[in-house]
Parts: sequence; C-alpha cells; structure tokens
Amino acid sequence: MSAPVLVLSGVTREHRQGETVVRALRGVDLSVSLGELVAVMGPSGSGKSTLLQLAGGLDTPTAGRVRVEGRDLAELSRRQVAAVRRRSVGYVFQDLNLLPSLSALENVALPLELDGVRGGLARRAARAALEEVGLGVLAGRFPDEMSGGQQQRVAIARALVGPRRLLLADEPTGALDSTTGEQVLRVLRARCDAGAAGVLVTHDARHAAWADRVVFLRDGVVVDQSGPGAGAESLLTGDGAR
Ligand SMILES: Nc1ncnc2c1ncn2[C@@H]1O[C@H](COP(=O)(O)OP(=O)(O)OP(=O)(O)O)[C@@H](O)[C@H]1O
Repeated sequence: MSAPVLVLSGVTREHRQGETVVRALRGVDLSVSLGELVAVMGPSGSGKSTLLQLAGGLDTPTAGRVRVEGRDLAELSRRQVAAVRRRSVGYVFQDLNLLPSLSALENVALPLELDGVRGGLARRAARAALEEVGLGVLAGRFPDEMSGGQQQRVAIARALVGPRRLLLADEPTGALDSTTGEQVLRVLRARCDAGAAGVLVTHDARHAAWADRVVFLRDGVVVDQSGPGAGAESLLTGDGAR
C-alpha cells in the first residue's frame, strides 16, 4: 500500500454550548492510503460527518492533527487550506449545493475554473466526469430540470472532476434508487482503484461492503475497524456493526 493521503492522529473535536461540552470526536486515529476506500459507520450523532468535515479542512480539531497528502492542515494559512480543498479534496455533501443558474456541465467545471484551469480544458474534464456518472447526455440541463438522483450524480461528478486524490462522501447515495446508488459506489470504487483515497459515510452495510475497511464510530470513538486487506465483510458479519 502506498503513502497515506489522509492521516488523522489523536483527533478530538469539542463543541461548547454554555457550560456543556459536546465531544463529537475523541482521540480518533485513521489513515487512508491511495487505492483504499474506507467506510465509516455508526449510529446517528456518533461523529461521522464531523470526521469527514475535519478530513476535508471544513472544520478544525480541538486537539490532534489532520494531514492531507503529507500537509498538516493546522500549519497552513486559510488560503492554503482552501487551495488543498479545491485541488486535492472531492467532497460530496449531504446538501448538494448545486448552483441553480448553472448547467450541470458548468456546475462540474466550476471548481476547476475557480482554480485557474482554462474554460475549454475545464469543460472537457467536466464532461468526462459527467460521463463517468452516466450523465453525459444531460450536461446542458439546469439542476431544476433534473431529478433528485440526477442532481446527486452531478454533485458526485463535481467532486470527482480533475485529479482529486481524496474523495469524501457523506451518504452519497441518499436520494438514489438502488441501481443508480450502486453505479455511484462503482464510480467511487473505480476512482480509488485508479489512484485516489476515499472515505464513505454510510448507514447501509451493503454500501460499506464496497469498501476495503469499515471504521465503526460510537460516541465519537472508533470502537471497531476491520483490518486492511481483511475486507469490509469481516467487520459487517462480526460484532462491530451491530
Ligand atoms: N456545531 C455543533 N454544535 C454542537 N454540537 C454539534 C455540532 N456539530 C455536531 N455536534 C454534535 O456532535 C455529535 C456528532 O455529530 P455528527 O453530525 O458528526 O454525527 P453523525 O454521526 O454524522 O450523525 P448523523 O448520522 O445523524 O448524520 C452530535 O452529538 C452532534 O449533536
């Protein structure tokens, strides 16, 4: 296995609400290498989305370190973290965040254009990403002319566009029927096989079975994980996924 793309070391995230402290994550260690897809499972409120937000530089830990492609995010300026997010991290939000005034193609090309990639090149890459999720023919449509599942696939294409090496997906199959959901997981899997590291938050054990490993969170703590190479089934059929 090659060098890790994402490393979380002793990561804790606390939220203060008056006198109360909510510990969303407590001392989490996690390393994800190129070629690996890791599923994160756990009950509601166990810290899954928090873990993803910290990994993508959208939130900062109270303690511990987050490294993306060897760079400690805490040592970077806000501008540098934003550049890491644009260039290295593909993030599929639960909330799709598509811009309604842009076509599917323009939505997908936007992160590249914001990063200075020229229009023609960005649009070619966007078309390839849309084709990867089976939406090449709808490239000219606007979000309100597409079904919820099609919009979700546009959001996934936007996360995949360009040479992103860390893919973070929070329930990416939420609005999709099972066939389309499987197609999205196949795309995520193929991207990881072709040279990316992926983290997939899911409640569905069938989806987690696409991963190489499953990390199981409870109350902000990693309570179980299947070993590298052991395959997701070893955990899903064991005690951890209960
Ligand atoms: N901004 C915040 N302020 C206070 N508490 C928060 C905040 N964000 C998250 N939390 C708390 O941190 C804990 C973990 O939340 P998180 O959203 O990471 O859980 P989750 O496992 O993704 O849940 P779900 O499966 O329901 O999406 C929860 O107890 C939540 O209420």
